[in-house]
Amino acid sequence: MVVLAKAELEQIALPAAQPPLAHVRAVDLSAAPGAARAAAARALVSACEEQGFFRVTGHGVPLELVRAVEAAAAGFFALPQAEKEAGAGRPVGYASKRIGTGGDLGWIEYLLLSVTSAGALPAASFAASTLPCAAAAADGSRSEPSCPLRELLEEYAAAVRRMACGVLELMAEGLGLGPADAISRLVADADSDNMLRVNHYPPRPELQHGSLLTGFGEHTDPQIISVLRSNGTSGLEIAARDGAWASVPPDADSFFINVGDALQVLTNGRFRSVKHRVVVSSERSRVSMIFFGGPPPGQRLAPLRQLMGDGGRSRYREFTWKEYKSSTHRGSRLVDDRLCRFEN
Ligand SMILES: C=C1C[C@]23C[C@@]1(O)CC[C@H]2[C@@]12CC[C@H](O)[C@@](C)(C(=O)O1)[C@H]2[C@@H]3C(=O)O
Ligand SMILES: O=C(O)CCC(=O)C(=O)O
Ligand SMILES: [Fe+2]
Repeated sequence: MVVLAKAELEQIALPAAQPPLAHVRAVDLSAAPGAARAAAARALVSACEEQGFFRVTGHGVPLELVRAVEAAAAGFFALPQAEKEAGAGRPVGYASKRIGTGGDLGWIEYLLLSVTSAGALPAASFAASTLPCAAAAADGSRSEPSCPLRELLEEYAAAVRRMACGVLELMAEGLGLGPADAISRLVADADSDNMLRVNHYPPRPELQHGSLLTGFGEHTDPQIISVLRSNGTSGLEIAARDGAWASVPPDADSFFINVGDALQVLTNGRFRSVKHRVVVSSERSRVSMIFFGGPPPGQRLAPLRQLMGDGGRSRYREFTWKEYKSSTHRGSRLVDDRLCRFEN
């Protein structure tokens, strides 16, 4: 449940504007080695240069698994508030209406979880042991010891992390980088700082003047790559380089990929992290699941030498992921430009 006071609702109200539909490029991850794969790698690089956003088909993540996680997540969000709050925590755990520590509000409730390189959800990352069992609650029984939601999330995180690494390998190919795991290793490392977020945007409440609500305010994702999937509900919007918003057509079979700030740095600004937001306009609940692929805390980030060209100027000074992350978590607002502090 999301409960906002009248003044808070006014704070997140948006004019009822209808942005045009975004044209989102598709990249087929199952393209056969040879000419088809080379074309997919080129399409991926163009999409990252132009929009910092694309969708992947042929991704190999079983849709039955995806639908099962989504159903279990919907079951979790339908639990009584007190049970959901048993898994509450900051920044990881269950939360509603507040995003980050800078005062951002949204018409949203969510689970934010750390993920190990094997896809497991470490108990220390959130009150995992208290994550209520959605299936047990649904049939009224509290005696079921296993928690299908937790198991499903782990299976899902492992599958999506593998896919994210596949995307980063194809990207390395398209950029002409050697070795093939030049970027993916940053997400595949045992210490990589990967996260999984499950967002629930309840249907919008009756509002005066038909205004819309901010579900998740405008921001870029700080990590290398984000892999997003939603239950076929609209609401996600991306900004073009000129700042114009466009609405992403829902697609329940593909995954959407966002370029994050760290990838912008690695590519010396050739790829730009995509500004995006979620606007709640629907009569239907939106459930989205996002895997954030981040490097290990001590990883130094700077433009990859192979992408600098001879005598090229580095647009960013070197910093560690831990440094960047702590700068993003010190009361920063979603909309803030976090990379500018690291520009040369
Ligand atoms: C206001 C904030 C919330 C956020 C950390 C930040 O300081 C700026 C980026 C936000 C974001 C967006 C992507 C992910 O959802 C997230 C977990 C992340 O790493 O950066 C969130 C952070 C959050 O919700 O705490
Ligand atoms: O819920 C969504 O579709 C997007 C949310 C988002 O951008 C995020 O969690 O970083
Ligand atoms: Fe995001």
